[in-house]
Amino acid sequence: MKALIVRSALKRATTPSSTKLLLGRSFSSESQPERKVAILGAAGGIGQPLSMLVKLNPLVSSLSLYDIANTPGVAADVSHINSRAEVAGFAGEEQLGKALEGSDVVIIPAGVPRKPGMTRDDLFNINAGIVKSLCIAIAKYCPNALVNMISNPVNSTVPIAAEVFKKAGTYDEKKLFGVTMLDVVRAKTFYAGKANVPVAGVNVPVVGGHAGITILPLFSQATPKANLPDDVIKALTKRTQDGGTEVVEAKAGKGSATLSMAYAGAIFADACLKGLNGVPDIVECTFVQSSVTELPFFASKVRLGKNGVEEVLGLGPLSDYEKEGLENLKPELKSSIEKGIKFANQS
Ligand SMILES: NC(=O)c1ccc[n+]([C@@H]2O[C@H](COP(=O)([O-])OP(=O)(O)OC[C@H]3O[C@@H](n4cnc5c(N)ncnc54)[C@H](O)[C@@H]3O)[C@@H](O)[C@H]2O)c1
Ligand SMILES: O=C(O)C[C@H](O)C(=O)O
Repeated sequence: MKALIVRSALKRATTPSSTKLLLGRSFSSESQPERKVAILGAAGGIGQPLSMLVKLNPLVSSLSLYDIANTPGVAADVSHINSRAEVAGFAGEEQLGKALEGSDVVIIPAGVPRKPGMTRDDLFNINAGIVKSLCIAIAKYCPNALVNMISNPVNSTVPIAAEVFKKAGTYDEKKLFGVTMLDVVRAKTFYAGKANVPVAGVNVPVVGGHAGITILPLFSQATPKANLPDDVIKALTKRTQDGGTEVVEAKAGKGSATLSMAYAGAIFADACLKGLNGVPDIVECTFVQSSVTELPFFASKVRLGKNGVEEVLGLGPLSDYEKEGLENLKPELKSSIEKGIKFANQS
């Protein structure tokens, strides 16, 4: 099948008010460097709204939409939005190289989602192979790109990607990110509700990993400060940890979070692009190679810069409840990381 290349109407950066509205941030319309973003799994539940949100980002000059099928339609549709990025759709493995070439950021929401009753680890058998083959192609066609891994189980797919890149000789720990932004988005929303403060000004770091108890929101560091009682903090922590399951159950077999994930993925990609462009003080929580704990990968606040990770920030002061949560999450996170590493090296 031939690649569908769709040129968007506007070549120069503009700042549609819808972009500000959707991403909750304002962008400069000053001339920005050329930046190519590729989305792998672009025709999926996350992929489609994520493609739209990334198309709205004026930091993006080229948007490459790849999936095993159905991307020509998504690309044609998204390309009609009057924002800067030129859109190209690619379908099928033989077009993956073209989709990836020259990418600055590759976002991966490819793979199957959960159904009620499943854990994220239940997705491993299918998604590990998908992620592995996509990462082999990334190593070949755009080894310098920042990789934003959304596919679950993130606690294992990120280590898989690292091992694939190591084998290919392209691994740079500064360029591989597990996207845990949805945990932060949820923690902010739930905290604002309980603290009765405007959500726009709320910050809550979320550390650890991206599954159940490995998701550790640090409400003791939430701002603005609100002296919430212990039982409320415990309930907020549990709701953040179970946020994905809440959506899976509500969707009743029709998949997991897609719209909130697309929003979170777009925010995180925007942070990566700003870092690449040299915007100072871009700090977000993400699952990266880390020495913050004894585990080789861990989510914490990370300063993003021109080469990806500029600095992995420490955890800061923890409450006793958070210290206990930190110790409790380590065995599960360790075993998910090891499972990913083992898979990548034996298959
Ligand atoms: N990190 C997070 O916070 C987070 C949040 C929500 C969902 N997820 C995960 O994201 C993944 C995608 O979820 P979804 O709801 O979009 O699923 P979906 O089934 O709606 O879409 C997945 C897409 O991936 C495509 N795909 C499958 N194999 C592929 C391959 N080899 N190359 C390219 N594309 C391929 C499919 O064709 C499909 O279009 C799931 O693993 C889900 O668990 C992660
Ligand atoms: O819960 C899921 O399976 C999807 C995702 O990881 C989420 O947190 O919503």
